[in-house]
Amino acid sequence: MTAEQLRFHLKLYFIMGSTNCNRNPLDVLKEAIDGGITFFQYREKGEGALKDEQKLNLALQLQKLCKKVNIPFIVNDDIDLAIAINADGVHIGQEDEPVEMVRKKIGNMILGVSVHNHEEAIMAMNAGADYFGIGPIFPTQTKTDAKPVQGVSLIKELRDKGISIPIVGIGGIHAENAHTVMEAGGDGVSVISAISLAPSVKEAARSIRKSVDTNHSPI
Ligand SMILES: Cc1ncsc1CCOP(=O)(O)O
Ligand SMILES: C=C1C=NC(C)=NC1=N
Ligand SMILES: [Mg+2]
Repeated sequence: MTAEQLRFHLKLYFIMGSTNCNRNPLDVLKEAIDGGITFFQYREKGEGALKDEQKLNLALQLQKLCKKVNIPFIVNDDIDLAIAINADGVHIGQEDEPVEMVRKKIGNMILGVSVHNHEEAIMAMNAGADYFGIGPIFPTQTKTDAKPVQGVSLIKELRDKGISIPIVGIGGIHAENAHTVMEAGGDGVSVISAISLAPSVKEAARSIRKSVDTNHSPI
């Protein structure tokens, strides 16, 4: 996938694991797809996260739903799982394996990296990252060990420096504030609870997608 294709797909990047919803995750993903998500990450983490067989089975079922509608299926952290099921890519943070190592293991799969400052961004880009996840943009309850809330300052800084790598913002994002990420030069938004815990998952996804499409300022 070229950077341009990736840029389009990153518009509404839904992230979910079994611990992020109080319903069947498969139903939640189906409804999110109906609502217009463009990218999906399986992130099985935190208290009560599934392991081994159960994690593998849910991953395969979620992957199947994405395949049906040609939405890229990304695995968070677990490189071996991603390779085992031939996922479309992986997402790693600063505390995971070094970017270079992961790139060697996954070949030309999509490689997303969480970055929190300029140095981390340059390092990750030089090591072969395909896109950045930057945040937390707003306060979030979903990731208990999130770094300090940083708003859109780093997104703006990287764009001002002419860095055009695809970027998604993440952290506390919903339909009312998604536009700030787009206006700062983000290519899309990553969302967990504003979709996974919404009374109507489909409506929540649809409204965020609408906001992103309205405020999309191609660089
Ligand atoms: C994984 C992650 N990384 C930074 S904030 C966050 C959690 C985002 O969850 P939510 O969209 O529910 O705030
Ligand atoms: C921490 C994260 C940051 N950004 C993205 C896209 N995914 C993550 N899991
Ligand atoms: Mg990680």
